[in-house]
Amino acid sequence: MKKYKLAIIGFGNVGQGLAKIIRDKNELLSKKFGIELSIVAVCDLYKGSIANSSGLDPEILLSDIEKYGDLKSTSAPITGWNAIEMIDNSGADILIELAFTDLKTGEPALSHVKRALNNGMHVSMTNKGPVALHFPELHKLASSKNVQIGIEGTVMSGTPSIHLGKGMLLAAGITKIQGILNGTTNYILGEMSTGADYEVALKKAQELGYAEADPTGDVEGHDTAAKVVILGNLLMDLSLTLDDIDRTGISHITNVDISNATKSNKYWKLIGSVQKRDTGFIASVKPEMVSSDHPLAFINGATNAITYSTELLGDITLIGPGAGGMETGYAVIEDILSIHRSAPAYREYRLNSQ
Ligand SMILES: NC(=O)c1ccc[n+]([C@@H]2O[C@H](COP(=O)([O-])OP(=O)(O)OC[C@H]3O[C@@H](n4cnc5c(N)ncnc54)[C@H](O)[C@@H]3O)[C@@H](O)[C@H]2O)c1
Ligand SMILES: N[C@@H](CCO)C(=O)O
Repeated sequence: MKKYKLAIIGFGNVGQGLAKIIRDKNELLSKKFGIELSIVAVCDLYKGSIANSSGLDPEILLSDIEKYGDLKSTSAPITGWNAIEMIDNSGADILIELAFTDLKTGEPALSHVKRALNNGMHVSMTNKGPVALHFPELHKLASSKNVQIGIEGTVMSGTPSIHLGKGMLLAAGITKIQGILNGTTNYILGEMSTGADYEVALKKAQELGYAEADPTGDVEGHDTAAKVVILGNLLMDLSLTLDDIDRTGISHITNVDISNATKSNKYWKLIGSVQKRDTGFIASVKPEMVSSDHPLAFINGATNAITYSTELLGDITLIGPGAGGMETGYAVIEDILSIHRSAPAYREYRLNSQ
């Protein structure tokens, strides 16, 4: 049995979703993969910071959050570490970076991730900032330290868009990627089509844990643009920056626009896309009206869909959750499984269990 000690930065929707999965699925993970996940430290800017090298009980973390809204009275041998102190001292094998996304600087997540990699820790992050802005540098650092960076949760939450694209489709030659890549805006557009006001729909998306801490990132298309950058760079060998994306959000779309579309059997969708051209690429995020026979017409709520156009296989479409605490927490599990599978101990375990 391989035990992985996890240190978590940010205990919001995703952190709590991950804790629920660890609470409920550790036995299954140990049976199927020979791993045990132990949360040894949690550091949250507002909810408090606690650590225990023997492991923190996820059930207690969750019930304290439920009861008190924070971890400030949770009993633990160590309290009060800031993020860097936690990375340096917790003895964790994997840093889980789940703090707010900042698409201007990537900070403070960028510094957290660099510190962990420099300390020889693996990293799994759902935080899009460092990946959209600095992935090549982080990848190089991770390689030099012989550790891995998992980023599955940065695009389509736990729907394995990155693992599929990087793992299986790269050799098929991806020439275009297009899809609905933001749960919040798809949810809002769907609610508006049933008559809800924009503000009410946005508030519900926030309550459901889909929206960014600052939802401007969602509704103005910055979040989708970041995902287009991540996909284009990782899966199509491009060197995109956020400025390369021709971006329009959905905040100008009114209920009248939506009902006019519905009358002609059409649906508004925020679509992100990147396509290779002979002379470079074309990349955009914009709301489009799609007709009822379009494959994306009935992708509703926080569900997302992505189509990879490839040279060898034609189009491959993946549909699944695009946001949500548990759904994104599962992306971290996928990253950990990927880290585990690349370790020599896993190959031994597979051989012995055959
Ligand atoms: N919620 C989703 O559906 C989803 C999906 C994919 C990716 N993400 C990304 O995952 C990350 C977490 O999302 P979330 O929904 O849990 O957000 P959230 O706002 O619910 O929680 C983030 C937590 O991080 C804490 N935090 C912020 N800055 C910190 C710092 N410097 N040090 C320690 N703690 C800090 C906050 O106090 C907060 O509790 C974000 O970067 C988001 O963009 C979220
Ligand atoms: N705010 C994002 C979270 C997932 O990246 C969304 O709504 O899609």
